[in-house]
Amino acid sequence: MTQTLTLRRPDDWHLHLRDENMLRAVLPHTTAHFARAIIMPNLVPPVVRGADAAAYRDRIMAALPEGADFTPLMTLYLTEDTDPDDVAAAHASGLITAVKLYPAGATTNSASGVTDFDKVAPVLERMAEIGLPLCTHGEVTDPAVDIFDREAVFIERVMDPIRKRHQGLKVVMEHITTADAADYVSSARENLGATITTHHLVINRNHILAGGIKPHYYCLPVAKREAHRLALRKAATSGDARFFLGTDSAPHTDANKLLPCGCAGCFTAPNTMSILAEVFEQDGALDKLEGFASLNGPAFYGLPANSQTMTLTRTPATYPDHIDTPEGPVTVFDPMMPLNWSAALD
Ligand SMILES: NC(=O)N[C@@H](CC(=O)O)C(=O)O
Ligand SMILES: [Zn+2]
Ligand SMILES: [Zn+2]
Repeated sequence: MTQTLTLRRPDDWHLHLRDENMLRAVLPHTTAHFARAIIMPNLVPPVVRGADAAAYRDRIMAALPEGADFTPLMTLYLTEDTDPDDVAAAHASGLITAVKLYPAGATTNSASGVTDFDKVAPVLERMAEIGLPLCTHGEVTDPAVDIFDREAVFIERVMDPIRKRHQGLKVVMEHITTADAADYVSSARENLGATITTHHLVINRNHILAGGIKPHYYCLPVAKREAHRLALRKAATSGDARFFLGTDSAPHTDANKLLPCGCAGCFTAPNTMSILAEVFEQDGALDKLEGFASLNGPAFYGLPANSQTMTLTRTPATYPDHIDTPEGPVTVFDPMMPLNWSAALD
């Protein structure tokens, strides 16, 4: 039985760090393992212009724990008023790594997102020209579409038309939750990748709804039926380079999770690597973990893999059930299984 596994240091291609007190509380949990992360721009107000991203990057750098070696990869939040020249300048200076598309109203802090996709065509065209990737929250918000179908309908109504109109545009379908999305990504010839979260490899919709409602398993896109979870496991553990880790670690205080209208998001930064080791081992694919967590993401974004390494050791992992923040406790994702692998940087 394998006892240790050494891999290139992983990166997180979809992460919420928030700001101020919450930023300072959650950041060390990411920097303990991950070298880089794509930083989501859905702050209040959102990170829309290059200048906003520069200021947010400075706040993240100022919040780094002492000695931490971590590079935040900044993104801009796409609005119908986004200026293509501002985006191009932020890209040219090396400030941003991607632009994020939120359909208006689809998820946490997405009110400034896009309603009329024609209005963002000039920005997308410029991004295709300069090779700047688009990251998407792939759900339609049409109230007539069932919440469990919103990702599949997004592919048909939004994703496929955008990719046909902007042929050279690199797109990442973020936090995919369906076999439909995994198949769509697998069938694309080029310029399409997908991130998969830790929690969507572990939970299906029963975990949220059966035997009492479990707000800590509620996130968006909402977890789907078991067949979809299995399709995601297959994609993640397949070794297919188009699939890579984006934890979507999304901290909300327990008070905000447990409201009558509670927030969406699972906080997985502290135990993601141990959970992934467990998942990949269960599926007989420990040898594919490095590709998923450390190699496929940089390859998609055209960045080098990290030179530092991490070693996973077959030792029961310990992690807190919550972290304390000045805003209140934040519950850590409970994978409902013992974690037999501990992770540490070499
Ligand atoms: N995933 C979530 O459920 N929540 C994210 C937003 C997002 O990634 O859609 C958040 O910012 O809390
Ligand atoms: Zn999202
Ligand atoms: Zn997210």
